[in-house]
Amino acid sequence: MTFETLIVEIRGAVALVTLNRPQALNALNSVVMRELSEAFKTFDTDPAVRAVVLTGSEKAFAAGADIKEMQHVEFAEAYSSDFLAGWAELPNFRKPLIAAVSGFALGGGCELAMMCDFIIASKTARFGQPEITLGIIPGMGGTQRLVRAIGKAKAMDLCLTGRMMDAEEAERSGLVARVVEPGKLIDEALAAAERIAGLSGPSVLMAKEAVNRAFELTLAEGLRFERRLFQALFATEDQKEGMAAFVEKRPPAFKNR
Ligand SMILES: CC(C)=CC(=O)SCCNC(=O)CCNC(=O)[C@H](O)C(C)(C)COP(=O)(O)OP(=O)(O)OC[C@H]1O[C@@H](n2cnc3c(N)ncnc32)[C@H](O)[C@@H]1OP(=O)(O)O
Repeated sequence: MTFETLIVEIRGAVALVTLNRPQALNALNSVVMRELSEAFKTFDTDPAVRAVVLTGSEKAFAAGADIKEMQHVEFAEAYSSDFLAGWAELPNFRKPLIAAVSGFALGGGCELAMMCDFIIASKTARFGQPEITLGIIPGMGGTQRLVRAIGKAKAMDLCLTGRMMDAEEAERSGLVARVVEPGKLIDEALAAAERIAGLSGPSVLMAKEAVNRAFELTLAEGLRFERRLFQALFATEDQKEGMAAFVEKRPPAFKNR
């Protein structure tokens, strides 16, 4: 796969996708959106890809939507083209997706990281929703996902002041799953992705689907949904293998069926 704004490397069962617009701190323009969408569609149908890591550069995961591309957009055009709607496809990606964030993850960059299943951050990471300083508001999910991730008080603070928070505050707030030393970011994210890739495929997909449903369903509906998926997994060979391996004190050999 060759792209203008992304580098895709396949490392065993894991695809490492690196945003590659260093001159603009990985600002997210329409080309990045189209290419990410294309790459993720390919991964979704490729059984060899079992998890994905999305990262940027040391200085910036992504410094937001491309301000230079957006600067002259008019309302009629934004509305009729449903501007930014293309980004809504990424959260539909079914396989595990880890954001490895170093440096700035601002505006659309923070929103892109939040579309991933979890975020591993370097100590240098800085998160924020500075759109308010440009006379706009977040438009790729910031006002919604940030509230769910870190609660109303902190989300309001970030969205209304446009200030940045460092990796430590982001981890304390629940936005980030782990913070690692700068030089270890990619290794740590790849190790997590490889670990997931080695587990039973159906249970991994169902775990992701069930956790994501927590954002949409009532507790009673969510619990019922979880239970149905849990019960369905007893129809898989991997459930038999996983439990037999535990009892026989050996590592499981999952077949993803
Ligand atoms: C999703 C929606 C609805 C909205 C958004 O995301 S709006 C964008 C939100 N993000 C921001 O407001 C951040 C903008 N960037 C900055 O504030 C700074 O670049 C910085 C604090 C991240 C880093 O500052 P630094 O002084 O280290 O670097 P710069 O010289 O400012 O940037 C280097 C180079 O990158 C270009 N750049 C940076 N961010 C963007 C962006 N979001 N869109 C387009 N271009 C961006 C910057 O202009 C500069 O390039 P030039 O030297 O060619 O101007």
